[in-house]
Amino acid sequence: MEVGFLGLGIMGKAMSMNLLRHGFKVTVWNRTLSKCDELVEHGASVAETPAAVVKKCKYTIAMLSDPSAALLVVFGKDGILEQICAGKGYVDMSTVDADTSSKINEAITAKGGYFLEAPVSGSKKPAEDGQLVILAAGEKALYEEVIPAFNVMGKKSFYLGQVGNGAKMKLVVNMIMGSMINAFSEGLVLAGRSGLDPSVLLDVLDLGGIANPMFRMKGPTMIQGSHSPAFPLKHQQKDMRLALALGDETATSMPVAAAANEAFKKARSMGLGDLDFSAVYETVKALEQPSQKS
Ligand SMILES: NC(=O)C1=CN([C@@H]2O[C@H](COP(=O)(O)OP(=O)(O)OC[C@H]3O[C@@H](n4cnc5c(N)ncnc54)[C@H](OP(=O)(O)O)[C@@H]3O)[C@@H](O)[C@H]2O)C=CC1
Ligand SMILES: O=CC(=O)O
Repeated sequence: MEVGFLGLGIMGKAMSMNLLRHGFKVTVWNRTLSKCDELVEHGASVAETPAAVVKKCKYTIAMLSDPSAALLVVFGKDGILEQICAGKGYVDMSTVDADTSSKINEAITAKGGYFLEAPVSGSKKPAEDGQLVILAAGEKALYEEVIPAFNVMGKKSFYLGQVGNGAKMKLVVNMIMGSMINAFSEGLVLAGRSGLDPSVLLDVLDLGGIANPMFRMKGPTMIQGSHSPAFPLKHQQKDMRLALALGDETATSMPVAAAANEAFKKARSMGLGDLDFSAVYETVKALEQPSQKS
């Protein structure tokens, strides 16, 4: 099967590498073209524009940073719309909002193409291991045609119906995750300032009802103050912002998520946006410790 792949960031690189490893013919494009070199060493071809990828491939997958990048790659000069036509499918796996996905869907279907949104749950390591959870919605026929690629990139694919449902599901999941990492950060700092060993807190958490892979994976490196990016904090804050907008649309009160979003914004203002989202821990640590006397 031949596929195009747009966007070779942390996720796109790992996902397209998996496709190559499993025998797919892959044509890649990335805004910063030099990032294609490593994929070429593993057998990929390169195209100079998103339009050139679509011209060559029946199916094109995108994994881009945010709604503005997703829209630019479709509607911009040398974008998807210049070559999409009947018989070609476009699968956007970026995390965006439902409105962005709907705009892309309308434009692509107006040209006779097929569209599927398919954001993923799972970070750098699950992407490298082909263990993502894929949240697809849109054209069912396209979903069925690209299942072989999904099976290589992920451990489970959900088909969620109409365009927008995949984006919404992803935002709900990441709203919960962003809130959790904030509570976890506060717990680690609270333990330390209360004279407890935060590593022992990790062991206690891991044996109880709120044990989870995120605490297990991030806890030890957070305690060390190491936040090498797997899921960049700037993207987590984008997801909180989009989830809060979904909350506005549906009149859903989300005070916990709103507070978590403020912490991520603060982290960005501290220059931590390109670090892992676990760096929100540094915002809690940075807050002045109240005087023991007061
Ligand atoms: N990292 C993670 O753990 C996960 C991320 N996601 C989501 O997946 C998407 C990608 O994430 P990730 O790989 O981590 O992000 P990165 O920041 O590592 O990569 C972003 C990609 O988008 C490209 N890009 C950014 N702006 C533009 C633009 N204006 N035009 C064209 N291309 C652009 C970048 O190109 P360039 O190289 O030129 O900068 C790069 O290829 C995001 O939506 C994120 O929320 C979902 C699940 C997990
Ligand atoms: O979007 C991030 C993730 O870990 O999932």
